[in-house]
Amino acid sequence: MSTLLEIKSEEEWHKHTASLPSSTLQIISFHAPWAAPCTQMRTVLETLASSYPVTEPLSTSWVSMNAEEVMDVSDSFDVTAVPYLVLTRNNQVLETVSGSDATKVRAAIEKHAKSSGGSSNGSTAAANNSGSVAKNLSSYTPTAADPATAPQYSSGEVKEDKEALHERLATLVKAAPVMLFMKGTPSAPQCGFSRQTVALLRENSVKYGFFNILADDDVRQGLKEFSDWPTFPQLYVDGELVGGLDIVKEEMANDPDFFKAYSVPKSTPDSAAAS
Ligand SMILES: N[C@@H](CCC(=O)N[C@@H](CS)C(=O)NCC(=O)O)C(=O)O
Ligand code: FES
Repeated sequence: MSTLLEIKSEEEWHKHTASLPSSTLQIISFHAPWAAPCTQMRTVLETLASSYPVTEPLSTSWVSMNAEEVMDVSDSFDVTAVPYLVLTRNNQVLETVSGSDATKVRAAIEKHAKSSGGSSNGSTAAANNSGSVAKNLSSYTPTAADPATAPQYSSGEVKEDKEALHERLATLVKAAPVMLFMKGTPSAPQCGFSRQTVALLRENSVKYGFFNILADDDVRQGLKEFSDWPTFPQLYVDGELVGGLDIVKEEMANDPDFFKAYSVPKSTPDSAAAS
């Protein structure tokens, strides 16, 4: 069974890549040392890796890297959000998956592991291995603990639940003129992106409400669809999505008075909203 290798430096990364046949499907995961989704991504990849056989020459390689520890590598793959998965073969990026959605991650890996025989360079090693990989995949039985197959809703309930949730979200994004949906709370952010956003708002004395999405998975998943924005933090002004940390930074760089209407000089900015 294959295992997930943690790579700690650029040097280690280059050594590892150089040691692989170019036909190897490389599964490269970028993470940050903060909380939940990256931990989930690790579990998903470890489970998947263990279902792939180790072949000679290697048909798959599984590595994980702290995006901040290997800046040159993450820059070379344009990693702007984590968790972030990159699949490569023959030095070409085949597909990327942003976020820790287990179903998407698994589908992408299975697709490219299966297609190895048909790769355009026609490497015989890859072609020979694809049979065993495919066979192993079809015999892979996910367990209940596998997040990819964990049941979510019974189908009849879905629509009504969704409508009710959307109503709740529509109210929630307007709970305060400036609303921050974040991981953790302003005094204890659970992720660097949320921490940076809180710091920015604080520096600008913005008065805002917040919602800890780690405390409510319906809001966490629902808001991604509701606002068509896949990550957190999410900042809303007057019920309208501004964006995540990058966008907020950009807006402030373009217009230093962006939050002026919402700032209260010298008082504490945080005000908790519903949870
Ligand atoms: N570049 C993004 C960074 C935010 C990001 O990548 N968030 C990730 C990791 S904290 C996320 O929310 N993933 C989905 C999830 O955790 O549900 C921004 O500007 O806000
Ligand atoms: S980057 Fe992994 S939790 Fe935010």
